[in-house]
Amino acid sequence: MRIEWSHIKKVYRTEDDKKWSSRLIFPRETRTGLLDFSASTKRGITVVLGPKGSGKSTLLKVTATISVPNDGRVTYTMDNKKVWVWSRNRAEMSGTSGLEGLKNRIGYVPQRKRLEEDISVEEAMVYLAQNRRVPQPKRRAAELMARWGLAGYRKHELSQLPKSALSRYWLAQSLLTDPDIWLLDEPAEGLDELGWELLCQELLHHPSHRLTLIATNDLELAECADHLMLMEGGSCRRLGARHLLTASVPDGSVASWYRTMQTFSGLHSRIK
Ligand SMILES: Nc1ncnc2c1ncn2[C@@H]1O[C@H](COP(=O)(O)OP(=O)(O)OP(=O)(O)O)[C@@H](O)[C@H]1O
Repeated sequence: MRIEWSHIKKVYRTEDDKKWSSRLIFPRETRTGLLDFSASTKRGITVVLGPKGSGKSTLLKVTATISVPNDGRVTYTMDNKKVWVWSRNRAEMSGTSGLEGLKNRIGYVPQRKRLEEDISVEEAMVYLAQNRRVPQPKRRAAELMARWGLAGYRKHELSQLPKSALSRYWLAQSLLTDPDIWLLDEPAEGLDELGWELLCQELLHHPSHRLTLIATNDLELAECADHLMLMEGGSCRRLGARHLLTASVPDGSVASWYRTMQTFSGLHSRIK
């Protein structure tokens, strides 16, 4: 399992800019999500670090095929040698149709976890399992609800779930297909102690077929990394095996390595 990002560009227009540009008064302004982002990663856990606004969430959304890049392509090479490509061309030709085989192999947890849906946890889990063509959907949904401490909430509407249960719901639904690609955007946000324990267990027993990307500012969570990716200004500044990168700091921790990289970055921009 391998993902390669080639020269990905993703820009956003802000709401105000949309309004003004439609009246042709001001030139259109954009915000950069990703800028010539090129990198590749393989099986195991890759933790994506970077300052606020560096493009971590954008990278996960594009990789999850939820967001269409303006330029560049994402190539997914599965263990059975099947290759999928996600790009603007691909999206314009046929949207995500024909990509169901890939989408069903991806589990995604977004940063913004609030849900307005008035269906119950159980209904949502079974619906998603059926939609993703999971064999024995009811059984799989029940298994994941039990595993993520949601059995007591199964009749609760999603919009009424307490924050901690909602964060666990997102994690549970993302694992319905036993995905090859697990994309977690700030997964620890909102988790209670039970949720944190369960997440750590899941990461500790990480299946060998899976490629996991975790975008986070939580440096305790980042210690689970096999690989580290550091983002800055929408680009990949560093990527490598965690043990090699953290060998340069005395205590070998991800937190110290990240602080060192930030200090270096600060110095570098002052020198410039
Ligand atoms: N929907 C959007 N509309 C306009 N600009 C956006 C949108 N989403 C992201 N951006 C902008 O794109 C840039 C990258 O944002 P992104 O959320 O990917 O960064 P991040 O590293 O995940 O940040 P954080 O750590 O705060 O979550 C930022 O400048 C952000 O303001």
